[in-house]
Amino acid sequence: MNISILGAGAWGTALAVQASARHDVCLWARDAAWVEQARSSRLNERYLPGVVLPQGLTPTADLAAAIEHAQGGLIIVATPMAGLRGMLKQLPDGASVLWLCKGFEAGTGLLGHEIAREVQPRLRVGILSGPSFAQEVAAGQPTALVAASADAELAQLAVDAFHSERLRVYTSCDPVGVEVGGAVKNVMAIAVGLADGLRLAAEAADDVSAAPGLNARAALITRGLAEMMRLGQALGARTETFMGLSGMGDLVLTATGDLSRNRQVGLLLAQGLSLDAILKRLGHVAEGVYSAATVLARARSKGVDMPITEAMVAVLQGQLTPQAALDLLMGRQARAEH
Ligand SMILES: NC(=O)c1ccc[n+]([C@@H]2O[C@H](COP(=O)([O-])OP(=O)(O)OC[C@H]3O[C@@H](n4cnc5c(N)ncnc54)[C@H](O)[C@@H]3O)[C@@H](O)[C@H]2O)c1
Ligand SMILES: O=P(O)(O)OC[C@H](O)CO
Repeated sequence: MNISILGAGAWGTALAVQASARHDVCLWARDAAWVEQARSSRLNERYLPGVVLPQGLTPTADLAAAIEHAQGGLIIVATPMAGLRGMLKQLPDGASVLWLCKGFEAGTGLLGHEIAREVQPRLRVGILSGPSFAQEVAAGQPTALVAASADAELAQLAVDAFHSERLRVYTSCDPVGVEVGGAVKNVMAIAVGLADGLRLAAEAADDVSAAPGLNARAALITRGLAEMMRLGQALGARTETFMGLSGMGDLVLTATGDLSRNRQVGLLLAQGLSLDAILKRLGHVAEGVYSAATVLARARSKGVDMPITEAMVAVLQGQLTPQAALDLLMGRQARAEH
C-alpha cells in the first residue's frame, strides 16, 4: 500500500518507520532543511533521536507529491491538533485519511471528526489512537492501537497498513469516544504528574507527612476516567469505549509513564517551573496544555461536571498553585461515586 504521513514529529516518524517495513511510505515535513538532512543522515535527530529511517521511507517537503503518492492508499495526518484543520483543507475529495492527534481544537473546541465535517465533508476519515509512546513503537516494542471510524472499510485499511507482529491494531466504530478519550487523558496526565511532582518535592524536603502518594495517583486516574466518561456520554460516545485502549489504556499509560510530555508538564509545574520554561524544555507538543480549557468549555456547554479538569485549567492559567489545586479537589463535598 502507498502511505503518506503528513508531519515528521516523534509519532509520525515512529509510525512511518514501522509501516515502511511492508509499505511504500512518504514522510512529509514542512521544514525543507530537515528533509535534506533526513535524506542524507537517515535520522530524525530533532524529534526521534537514534532511530534509523529505513530505505523504504522517503522524506519529502513536497506536500502535493505526498498527497499524490497516497492516492488509492492512506494518508495519515501526524501534526498536533493545531495543524489538523490546515492539513485536511488540502486533501482531495474521497481521500482516505486518519489522524493521530489527541485533543480538542483550541478556540473552536471541536474534535477532529467535527473539524473534518466542517472543512472537508467528502473525505473518508478516522482516528488512530491508543496507548503508544513513539519511542517504543519505533523500537518495535509490543503496542496495541485502535483505529476508529464510522466507515468500517477505512478502519480496516488502518489494520492493513499498520498491524504487525509487534503492533496490534484493533478497530472501533466509535470515533467520538476514541477522540474524547485521547483528549481528556492528556489533561489527567498533567494532574497525576502534578500530584507525583508534589510527592517528589516533599521527599526532597524530607517531609512527606501529608504529601500525595500512590493512593492519590489511583484516585486521580479513576476520577479522571469518570470525568472522561461523563463528557463522552454527553457527546454521544459509547460507554465501553472508555474501558478500552483509547480510554483507560491511554489514561494509565500517559498518567504513569515518564515518557509522557503531559505528565512531565505536571511534574515540572510541581517543581515550580513556569509553563513557558517547561514547554521550551520539552521541545515537543503537550496537547493537554492547549486543550484543557476547551475540554472544560465543552463540558460546561453540556452541563458536565469536570472538577479535575477545572483545577488543571486554573493551574495552567496561573490562578492556582499545584498544592492549592490538590487541596481544592480534596475539599470538595462528599458525593456518591456513581
Ligand atoms: N509522541 C507520541 O508518543 C504520541 C503518541 C500518540 C499520539 N501522539 C499525538 O500525535 C500528535 C503529534 O505528536 P508528536 O509527538 O509527533 O509531536 P512532536 O512535537 O514530536 O512533533 C510535531 C510535528 O508537527 C509539526 N507541526 C507542528 N505544528 C504544525 C502545523 N500547524 N502544521 C504542520 N505541521 C506542524 C512539527 O514541525 C513537528 O514535525 C499530538 O497530537 C500527540 O498528542 C503522540
Ligand atoms: O507524551 P504524551 O503525553 O503526548 O502522550 C503520548 C501518547 O499520547 C501516549 O499514548
